[in-house]
Amino acid sequence: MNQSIEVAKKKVRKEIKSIKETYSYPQKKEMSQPILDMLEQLPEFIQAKTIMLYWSMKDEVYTHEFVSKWAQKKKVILPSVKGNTLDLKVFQGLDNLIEGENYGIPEPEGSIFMEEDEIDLIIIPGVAFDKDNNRMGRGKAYYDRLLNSLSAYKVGVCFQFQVLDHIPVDEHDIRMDCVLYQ
Ligand SMILES: Nc1nc2c(c(=O)[nH]1)N(C=O)[C@@H](CNc1ccc(C(=O)N[C@@H](CCC(=O)O)C(=O)O)cc1)CN2
Ligand SMILES: Nc1ncnc2c1ncn2[C@@H]1O[C@H](COP(=O)(O)OP(=O)(O)OP(=O)(O)O)[C@@H](O)[C@H]1O
Repeated sequence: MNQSIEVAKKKVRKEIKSIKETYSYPQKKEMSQPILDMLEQLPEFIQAKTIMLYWSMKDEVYTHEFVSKWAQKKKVILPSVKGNTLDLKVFQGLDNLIEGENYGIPEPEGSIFMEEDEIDLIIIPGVAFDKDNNRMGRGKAYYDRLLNSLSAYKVGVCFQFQVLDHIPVDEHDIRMDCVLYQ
């Protein structure tokens, strides 16, 4: 990647990280609720039968109960880290989650969900987004690689302080169809 873009992304990651640290985990959970409420009202969400979500880490929009709740009504897919790529797996309840490789994020155990074309909607966390729906992640390009092969509607979610006027982008970065924040 272009050196100066990489440096600029690092700077943004550092700035966002220090703002995140000013909020406690309970505060971040509370701040997540209005974002999830908006998500539930999105026509694309209402219509979706199969949704890819994520199991939130402590500094992300909190999704744990949201995943469990919606898995009773829709097919919910979660990512599973496999080397440099993400496998997709169906969420089948809390008892079915195991610690993933590398980052220890809980992920479903079991077989890989191969019907990628069935995914109607993808909810994507990010470190920062901008007004043009660009997204920056944690710097491993997992989602950029995954989104290349999927045609689902892409919704970024984040806290208000993660939306900037402009973020550094390179040719790999995949733009969201919309970004929800509060
Ligand atoms: N909740 C959640 N699940 C996810 C992702 C995510 O961003 N959020 N991923 C999206 O890709 C994949 C996992 N990728 C990850 C990539 C980096 C880090 C991480 O903690 N990075 C450190 C920096 C470590 C380093 O530089 O080596 C950090 O951000 O502090 C975590 C997950 C799949 N599952
Ligand atoms: N589709 C891709 N295939 C191969 N390498 C890629 C791809 N997209 C990005 N990269 C490379 O991976 C590195 C990290 O990319 P980038 O900073 O865009 O990740 P990110 O979007 O923050 O991460 P993520 O998508 O996992 O949340 C960069 O060196 C970039 O050039």
